[in-house]
Order: sequence, then C-alpha cells, then structure tokens
Amino acid sequence: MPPAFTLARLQPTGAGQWISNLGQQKAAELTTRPFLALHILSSDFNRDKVSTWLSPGILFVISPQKPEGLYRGFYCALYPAEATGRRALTVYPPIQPNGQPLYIHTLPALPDTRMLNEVVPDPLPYHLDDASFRVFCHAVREDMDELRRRRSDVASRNSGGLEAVQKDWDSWSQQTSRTNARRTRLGESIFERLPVLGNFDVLNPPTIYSELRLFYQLEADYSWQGLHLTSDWVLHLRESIREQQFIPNIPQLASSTISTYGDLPVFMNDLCAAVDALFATAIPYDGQKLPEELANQSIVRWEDPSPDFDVAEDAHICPRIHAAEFHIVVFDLIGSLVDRDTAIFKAVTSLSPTCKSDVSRCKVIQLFMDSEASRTRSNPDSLPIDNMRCALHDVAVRLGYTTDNDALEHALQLLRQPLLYEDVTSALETLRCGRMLLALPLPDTLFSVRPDLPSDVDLLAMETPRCDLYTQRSEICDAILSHVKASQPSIDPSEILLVTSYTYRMLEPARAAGFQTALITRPECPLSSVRLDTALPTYSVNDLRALCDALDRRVEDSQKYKEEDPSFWTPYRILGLWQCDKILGEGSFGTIYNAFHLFTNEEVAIKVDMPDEELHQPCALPYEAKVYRVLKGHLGILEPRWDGEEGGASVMLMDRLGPNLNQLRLFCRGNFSLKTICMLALQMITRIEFAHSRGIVVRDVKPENFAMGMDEHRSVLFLLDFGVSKLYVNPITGKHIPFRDDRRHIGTPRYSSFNSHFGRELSRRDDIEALGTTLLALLHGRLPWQDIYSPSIEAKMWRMGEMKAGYAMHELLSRSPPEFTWLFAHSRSLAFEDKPNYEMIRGLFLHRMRYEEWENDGLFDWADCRFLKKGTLIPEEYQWDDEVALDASRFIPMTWS
Ligand SMILES: Nc1ncnc2c1ncn2[C@@H]1O[C@H](COP(=O)(O)OP(=O)(O)OP(=O)(O)O)[C@@H](O)[C@H]1O
Repeated sequence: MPPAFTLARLQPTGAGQWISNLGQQKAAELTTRPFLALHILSSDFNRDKVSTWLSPGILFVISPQKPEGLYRGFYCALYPAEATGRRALTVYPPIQPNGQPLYIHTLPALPDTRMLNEVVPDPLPYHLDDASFRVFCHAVREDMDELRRRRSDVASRNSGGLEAVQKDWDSWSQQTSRTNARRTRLGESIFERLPVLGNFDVLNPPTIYSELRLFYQLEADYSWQGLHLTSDWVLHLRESIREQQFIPNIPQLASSTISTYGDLPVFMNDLCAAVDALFATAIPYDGQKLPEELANQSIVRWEDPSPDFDVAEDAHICPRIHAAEFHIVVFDLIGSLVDRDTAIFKAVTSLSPTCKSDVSRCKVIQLFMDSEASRTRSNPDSLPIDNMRCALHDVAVRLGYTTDNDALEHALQLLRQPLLYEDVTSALETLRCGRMLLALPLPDTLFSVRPDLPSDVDLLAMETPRCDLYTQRSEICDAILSHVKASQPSIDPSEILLVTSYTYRMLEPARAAGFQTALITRPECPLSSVRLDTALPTYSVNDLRALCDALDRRVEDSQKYKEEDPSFWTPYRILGLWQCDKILGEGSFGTIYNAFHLFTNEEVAIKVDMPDEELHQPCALPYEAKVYRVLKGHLGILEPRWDGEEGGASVMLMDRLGPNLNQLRLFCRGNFSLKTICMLALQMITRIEFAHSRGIVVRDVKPENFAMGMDEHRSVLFLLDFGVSKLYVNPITGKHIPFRDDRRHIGTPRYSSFNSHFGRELSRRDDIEALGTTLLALLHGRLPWQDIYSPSIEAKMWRMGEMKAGYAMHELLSRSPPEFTWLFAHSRSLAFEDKPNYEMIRGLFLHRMRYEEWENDGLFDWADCRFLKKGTLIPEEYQWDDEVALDASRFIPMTWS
C-alpha cells in the first residue's frame, strides 16, 4: 500500500484494556485535536529495511514547526513540486497551496495499533512519489541511529554507582517499548482517522505530542496491574470493618509445627515420601543442563487421571424466541419442573433435627451439591445413590452434625422424593397448545418415586448413565432429536425449545445442537446463580410463569436476552466444574486465573503452566505442587486442592488469595509505613522459617510472592510460588547440599541476595537477605539498583551484585531503621550451611513495635491508612455514598490528594 496522508486524532479511551475505569474517565476528559500525518504500513518499511516495527502501521506527524529537543533535526521538508533539497519530498498536489513549507517529522514515529481489517476512511487526496518515499525511509533510518547516539548521552542516566556512565550503555527499563504498553489486548487503535480535511488548518502547530505526554501519564497512573483486584479486596475488607466484624486473625508468630533437630531438618513418616518425590524430580532449573533423555519428555508422572469433560463449542448468537417458532418443549426436569433443592434442604436438616443450624438454606444446598459433584467426578462408576449418601455424610460432617446410619437412610429417602414446583401445572397448560412436551430422563436410580408428571409429558426413552447430574452430555441432544424426528421427520433443531436450570450441563450442548434455550433462574435455586463466561445467549426468566407470560405476549425485551459475542475469548474450564473468568497474575511459570465453581460459585485460583515446546522444557508446576506437599500444614502456605494435567497444560487448583504485597504497595501510593513493615516482617520470617524447617529454601523471596488471605484469613500473609525452591538437605544422606559457585542466577535480581549475582549456590542465609531487601523495597518503594544501565544482562547482574555488596546498600541502610542494618549484618555473617536466627530477627521487629507502642493488630496500611503520609488510592469510582463514608471514616481516615 502506498504511503497515505491522513488526518488522525488521538483516541485516549481506546486503550481501555490497560487502564482502570477511573483512568478511562480521566482519559475521556482529555481534549485531543486532529493532526495531519503520513501513514505507512510497517511492512512497507520492512521492505525498505528500515526497521521491524511492532505495530501494523506508523504515523509520522506533519507540522509547520520542526521537531525540538531530543528530536531536533529529525524531519524532511514537504515542498511544492518544484522545490528541491537533500531531504525534500514532493507531494502532489502541494498540501500548502500558498507555498509555505511543512515538515514531516521522521521521529518520533507514532505506532498506529489499528487492526488491519478495520474500516478506515479513504486517505486524503495527496500523493508522495516513489523517489520521495525512498528518501523518507532513508532519513528515518539515519535519524534512528542518531537518536540512539543521543539517548546514550542523556545526562540523567544512572549507573547505580559513583563512576561515570559508559558510552552506549542501555537500560533494561527502556527495553519495554511504549508501543507495547499502548497496544490494547483487543488491538484497538488509539488513533481515530478523520475522513476529510474540512476546515482543518495545516498551519496550526499540532498538539499531539503534549496530548501523548498526558496520555502516558494517565496510563502510568491508572493502569497498574491488580488495581481493580486490590481495590475490590480492600473495599471488601473495609466493609467488614465498617460492620465491625473484623476480627484480626494474626497467626502465631512461631508455629508449633516447626520442629527442627539441630540445624538441619529430619524427614520422617509422611513427609519422607513427599520429600523423596520432590528430590526425584529434575526441576528446578538451577544451572545444570537437563539430561538429554529427559529433555524431550515430561518428567513428572501424573498421579491424577486426566478428567473427562466435553468442551463447549463456540456459541452462536441466539435468535429471539417467538412462541410460534417452536413446536417442541423439552424440560430438563430438575430445576425447571422438579424441586430438588427443597428435597436436599429437608434431607440435610433432617440429619440434625435438634441442632438449630445457622447455615442458610442456600449454603446447605451448595455444600451438598459441591460434595455430590466432586464425589461423582472422583467415583464415576459408583451408583448415584452411594454418591448421594456420601455427600449427605460429608455435609453432616462439615456442619458438625453427629449422625448414624438410620438418620442417613431416612435423609436419603427424603432426597429421593422431590416434588414439582408450584407453578408447573398452570405453566404446562399454557405451554401445551398443540406442542409436544418432553422431559429428559433422570439418572435411573436417582428417584425411587417418579415425580408426578402430567400424562402428556413424555419421558425421553434413553439409556442414562449412572449419574449425569454434573456432567455435560451432548448425546442427550442427539437422542432428543431422533425421538422427535420419529413423529415429526421434518423438524428443525431450532424449533425445539429446551428449558433448563443447568447452565453448564444442558445449555452448552443444546446451543451447540442448534436448539433454542430458556434458562429458568429461580432466585432461591443456587444453580440459577451460575455465571458462565462462555456466555451462551439464551432466554432467561425467573420461573415457568414468567416464561409463559413472555411467550404469550411475545415480548422482545432485550434485557432478557444475552446477545453477546463470546467468540473473542473462550476461557478455560478445569475439571469440568471450575470456570476461569479473569487473570489474577502472570509470571514466568504460568498464568493464575480466578475461577469459580459452576454450581456453588465458590472462588479459587488456578495456576496454568503450558510446556514450552520450543525449548523442550517440561512444566515446572508439577514440581511446585510437590513442594507444596512438603510444606503442608502451615497457616500461611496454601495446600493445593488438586493438581494435574488438563488440555495439555499443567494445572494447580488452590484457594483464592487477595492481592500480593506489591499490588498493595501500589495501592498505598508507593510504600508502606514502618508499622505495616514490622507486622509483615513478623509473618514473613515465620513463613520462611517454616519452609526451612521442612528442608526447603525458597530462593525467590519478593513482594509479589507474598499475598494476603481472604475472608477470615485476611490478616494472614501467605507465601506463594515455590517454582524455583529447592531442598537444601539431601533426604537420602540427610546432609546439607554442598557449596558451589558455578550456578546460574536464580530468583528475581532486584531482591535476590548478593551471593546469587556471583553464581553461588543459595541457602537459608540468602532467603533472609532477600527478605531484608524485600522489606526495604516495601518501605522505600524503590531500590537503588532498579533501572540501572549496563551494556549486557551479565554486566548488569554483576553491577547489581556489587551494589548490593557495597556503597549503594550501605547508603540505603543508613537511611533505613537500624533493624535493617542488624538484619543484614546477621544474614551476611552466616556461613553457607548456617541456620539463621529467626527468633532474633523477629525480636528486632517486635522490639521496634513495642518501642513505638504499636499493636500487632492486623490493621495494615490498606485497612487503616493513619500511618501513611499520602493515604491510599481508592479510585473515585469506588467512592462510597455519604452515609457509608461518614460511618466508615470513624474507622478509616481516607485521603485523596
Ligand atoms: N492463590 C492465588 N490467589 C490469588 N492470586 C494469586 C494466587 N497465586 C498467585 N497469585 C497471583 O499471581 C501472581 C503470580 O503467581 P506466581 O508467583 O505463583 O507465578 P509464577 O509464574 O511462579 O511467577 P514468577 O515469575 O514470579 O515465578 C502472584 O504474584 C499473585 O499476585
């Protein structure tokens, strides 16, 4: 495509995927003005070997002014046809008819992230000839080289040390291009194109550069990863405080489960098997090459069988339902006609008639269904009645009821006698009207008493598997179709209306089979609250009466239809029951999704790690799951609920945690108060001590790897991410691993100990040093070795190590509380195999708290920002109404500067 002249305007709200709602609002307030530009496709540039650009197109600003500052001299002149010059370009017809020069800036080039298939208005009727285009490309190339030179001379560079900065050193921080940051996930353009010049005056200097500066600022202020998550979590926390239900659950400082014999842990009983299994795996990667024979295969054997479930096809947009358009109504009995929920509730409560439970009906039903679903999944061959019995027993145990066999059998009878919903009879009257009514079979042993269905409701004759209440079964749809076709051969699937309450089980297969669907979302029925992010468009009503009313009136209430396009993202579903809906975090070892249980809505976190096929590297996640097994039984360390393989990826399902410490630091506007640092330090050292007591050295202590718990654990700090952790004790010999100094760097350079920078094997002392560095980063918001310049990664690692060992660290400690000097003095005094004095380190922070008369009350800065100079960042979009804010302010002073 030839280079095109275009009128463009910055669209600040276009990059919405990256910034918060508040940022979007602020962005919408930015006034932007059109500017004239030359648009060139990156591929055209590549043909001319100028550069490889990330975005499909590039815009070069045209202005009556020459560029200034860093970009001084980076332009070509646009002249009328007759003019000449080394960098003169010829445009037909001349853009400026009165002969005044215009300049096209060769740099900065503005990446245009518009999708290639997007409809754009025709370019303006100007034309740059071939010779001029070549001149322009050459000029851009020259100027890019010059820019590189200029950048290396910019005075603000920081070598991290006292010496002069060497020429040509570059910065890591600048390796992340702004282009990437502005590109949205969906690839929207941030430049809107305007079709005609209209009354646009080319002699007005464009304002695009200052607009972009404001835009970048907004982006930096409001696109923090985790801001939403953190805000939601903090508001939830504050709400509890407001309701005065906040009971700080500060864990014991030293857990009684920690027991080490001498300096090194001894592995006994159950732990021994877990440790052996961990030791036998070849991950983590710590500088040794993977043996050749292992490189091409997955090392870890999966103990868990791969779960079996159908993945829904992409949904289509559902046409609206008209009563006349369907001739067959198929009822999925439970939830739409048969009230199983009440039967469950009666059955469970019958287990303890004397014990007045304060658990809600909904919770009871959820507990039962959760247990029944997981029992069914784990024992697919057992009889449904057995699974139901087990589930009743599980719920009784969970609710603290003591039951006996007779009570269980009685409860089971109640469960097997569900009644019809009250609205069934009258609704069927309406729906009948010459239509065929069909009901899906129930798993054959589920009910001893068949619900009392009207005689004209056929039960689909079909072999039912033992229990399919929790399984997706597309073959049901085939059976429906062949049953119907037996009497009405010309029927089309779209003439069948399937009525169900089971979003997951029935809706997805029915939509895939082309049926119309109606979802009965009875408010009291937990299944109704299932959110399904595959967002199948369906007709959604509260009960059968509402369905009849709507069909009778043939209302087309758009609110009742979900006409979304689900095809842009098909989220994961794990074990068939856990639906991933948003990303909680991303790291080098996987992506962490938030997921919810399809039937109970319980939220969990799911870590998914795809093997890197190009590098032939197996996933590290199974290894991490093994580390978790070794670390079982400590408040503040998660116990994964399940780990295994799913869809080719390694998956670990664990409890959902709140935000990590780095997200909370950002939320607290950059750093924490000393009180919060002390309270955190007490918990952090205890977590690390526990890991050490189990023979594990963490090797990646950093703010992102500590996260706060949820609900009753909201004051508990959890230690996460053991992907690069390692046993420092050989479980066979019981000896400490030997010292080496030929290791690759492990951990995160910003926080890792200075030993790690010089290839030394890491041991317990290094976790303590990384803890100190992490706390310093949280206290000051920044470490001196962040964003230093160096010619290569190796040089940078070396330089950071020097800084940690030398003046920079010394200077940092001199402006930090003395506790940190003692902490580092201790960690640096330890020999490779030495056990740290955890008690002494705890004592340092405890002493400071006593001295300052601070309580270890669980009121961290995010819950109570009295100790923060700048307050927290509660976005305006979350501001409470006056009454709530007034009430809350008694507990939490809020500032918004
Ligand atoms: N159970 C959880 N609940 C909520 N958020 C979590 C959970 N586990 C992890 N996260 C979030 O995801 C982020 C990354 O997780 P994690 O450190 O386990 O990934 P990783 O790939 O091992 O990262 P790294 O690159 O640091 O090794 C964490 O910082 C945390 O914010």
